[in-house]
Amino acid sequence: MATKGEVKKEVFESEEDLAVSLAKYTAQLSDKFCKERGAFSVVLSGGSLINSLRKLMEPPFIDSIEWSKWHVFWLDERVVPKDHEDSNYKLAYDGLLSKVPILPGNVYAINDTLSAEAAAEDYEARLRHLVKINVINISAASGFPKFDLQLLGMGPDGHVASLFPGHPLVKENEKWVTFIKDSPKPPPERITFTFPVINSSAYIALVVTGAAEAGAVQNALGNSQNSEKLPVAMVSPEGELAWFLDTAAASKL
Ligand SMILES: O=C1O[C@H](COP(=O)(O)O)[C@@H](O)[C@H](O)[C@H]1O
Repeated sequence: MATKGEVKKEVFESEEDLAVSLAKYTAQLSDKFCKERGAFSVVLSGGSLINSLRKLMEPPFIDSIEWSKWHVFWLDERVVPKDHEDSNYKLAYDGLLSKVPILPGNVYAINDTLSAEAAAEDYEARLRHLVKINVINISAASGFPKFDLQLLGMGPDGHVASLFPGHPLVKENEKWVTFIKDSPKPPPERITFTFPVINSSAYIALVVTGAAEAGAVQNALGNSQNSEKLPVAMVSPEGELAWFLDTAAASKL
């Protein structure tokens, strides 16, 4: 187990090297949790993260990972049908989940027939049930669900999940899952994990590539002049936080 609150940072010369290292990290944690508790609860973001996970579909990872023990969740989802091009589920299904032997019953997509508010309530209720039957751990410290691994991306404005800079949702501290109807990034209606759930995680990988993200990375990790703490700078899990950066994203550190 990682030391409580440990922060690791690695900067890669190429996105290719980053993707290999991210696959190794994910596979090692999968192995650890499958051995320890017979299940691996893993949470996906949308966006460029899915492409950065592509090495999982190649040897040696594709053959060594115990895919049948994976339980897959989403940090955030857009309120669109599952086959819509904006759907984070579709992105992950097309780019990863349809190409590995994960059990369909272990893939927990957001209900796309509900309103944003109802979909958030429904997802939280499903998480509460999965905590009861020990598919997801609970944090003794916070009382919020403690996922084994959350894989976070970040937007150039420093948003993570669908928690945007300056938006009141970043302060939500009771709900597990909430909704937004005025997302500054389209589409406007989304549901998202809250910070207490993100920060109760056992492990978080924060994957950031590209020069457009360098300012927000500096806000979180460097000597930024900007006094406003961006959402990415509020990521602080109970367990380990591992940054996976490319040289462009790390250029202001
Ligand atoms: O809208 C979203 O954006 C972020 C960042 O996406 P990226 O394409 O800039 O990597 C993503 O992490 C989140 O899940 C998604 O809904």
